[in-house]
Amino acid sequence: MTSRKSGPLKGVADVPGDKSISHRSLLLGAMAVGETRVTGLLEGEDVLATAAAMRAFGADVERLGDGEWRVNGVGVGGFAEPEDVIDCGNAGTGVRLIMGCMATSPITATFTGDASLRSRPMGRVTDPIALFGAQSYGRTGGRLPMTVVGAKNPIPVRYRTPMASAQVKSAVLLAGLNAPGETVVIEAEATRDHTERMLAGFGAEISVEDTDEGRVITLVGQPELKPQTIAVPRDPSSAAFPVCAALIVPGSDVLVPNIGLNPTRAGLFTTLIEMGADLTYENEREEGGEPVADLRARFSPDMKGIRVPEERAASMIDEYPVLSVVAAFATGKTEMVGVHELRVKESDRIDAMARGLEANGVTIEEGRDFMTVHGLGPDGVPGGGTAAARLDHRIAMSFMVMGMASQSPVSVDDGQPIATSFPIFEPLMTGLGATIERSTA
Ligand SMILES: O=C(O)C1=C[C@@H](OP(=O)(O)O)[C@@H](O)[C@H](O)C1
Ligand SMILES: C=C(OP(=O)(O)O)C(=O)O
Repeated sequence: MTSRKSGPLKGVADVPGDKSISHRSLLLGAMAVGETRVTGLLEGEDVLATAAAMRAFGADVERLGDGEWRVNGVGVGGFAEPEDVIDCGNAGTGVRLIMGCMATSPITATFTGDASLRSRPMGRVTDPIALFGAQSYGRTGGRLPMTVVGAKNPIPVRYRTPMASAQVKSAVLLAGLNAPGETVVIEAEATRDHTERMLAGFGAEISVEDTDEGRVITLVGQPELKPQTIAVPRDPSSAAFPVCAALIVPGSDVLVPNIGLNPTRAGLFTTLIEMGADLTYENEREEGGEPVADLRARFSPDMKGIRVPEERAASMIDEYPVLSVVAAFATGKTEMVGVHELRVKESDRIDAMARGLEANGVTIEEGRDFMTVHGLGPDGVPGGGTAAARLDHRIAMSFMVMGMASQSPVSVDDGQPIATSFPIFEPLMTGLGATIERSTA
């Protein structure tokens, strides 16, 4: 896939539904008693794999129309044993949260995924679910394929997450659903809180307290979850791509409506505004208990590099790849610190961005926990290189954004991973005026 210098990007970018909330809508719907209705579900490969998994565990999951789904749940503790291996594709969120969901039921399930997912660490979930009484048997290093034997007589746990991870926090809370008594999760830094909000929405008794040791989340086990009607907000992590493209392509003015701006997700936009981006929130409102706004992004030739505060990392963890592209078009250095979690995403995102930026004439310094991009200004990025996508949608989309404003075209070796989270990326961007080509070789 190749993108080249594009005319001004103009118009309205209707990005798909939020991936995190889409996964959780299917999981919680499958554990409720009765029919949950979902609109605006992201129909990307990651979420479709979760829908198939919920069917395999016995829920009745049906697509009614575009983004419109129905889930008839089996109740907390009601999962059936799947007859075959559960293939979660590329989805870390999918596999880790599903492991949590089944860990406290007396069933056994075997999980696998694509080459990217099979390389990612699962110990961060199998360690805490072992405390409930679940056993797991994976490949060396806690890698998939992996078999999880759910606890027959689960006991509730009190668990402090050793890394800032909403997936780990969520897996523990979901496992806690079928344990008697109170399960407590403590996180030192706040990560995305969709699981907490949605569990409360489904009728679970859950409380969150900010204390000196961090956020303390207490869930009372074995509730009956009540089915819900869920309108999934649009994904800020997908909105990041048309927003960032508009900031770096001369003459652009793009509106990205109805974006969920939960503070645990919106760190990128704060960062861009601090860099001097012409990015505004219009029509700010609340929908389904979440802050929502229309984002308006215009070409911003005067952006300056900044040091992104470490404590903001969790709220923009998936957005560092595209931020590193914007940073190349700013002047001065952009320092991204406290970002070691990027090394265990779909790819090692620090290495993937560093190598791809270098191939396109941008200087980057990196270490275990940081990356620094040396900006070349609004028309100083050479481009002309090919980046390896490494089965990572965000890497592929980030380099496509880069090519829209660099002097020479930018290619990625594989555009396929984009379908995991943003299947309409290409028509959406070309509809705004971007030039993206696919080679058929
Ligand atoms: O809980 C979630 O929905 C997610 C949590 C984050 O992962 P970590 O928990 O590994 O940080 C994020 O990177 C991922 O895209 C979605
Ligand atoms: C890290 C991501 O997803 P996951 O962990 O679900 O594969 C992502 O979407 O950027």
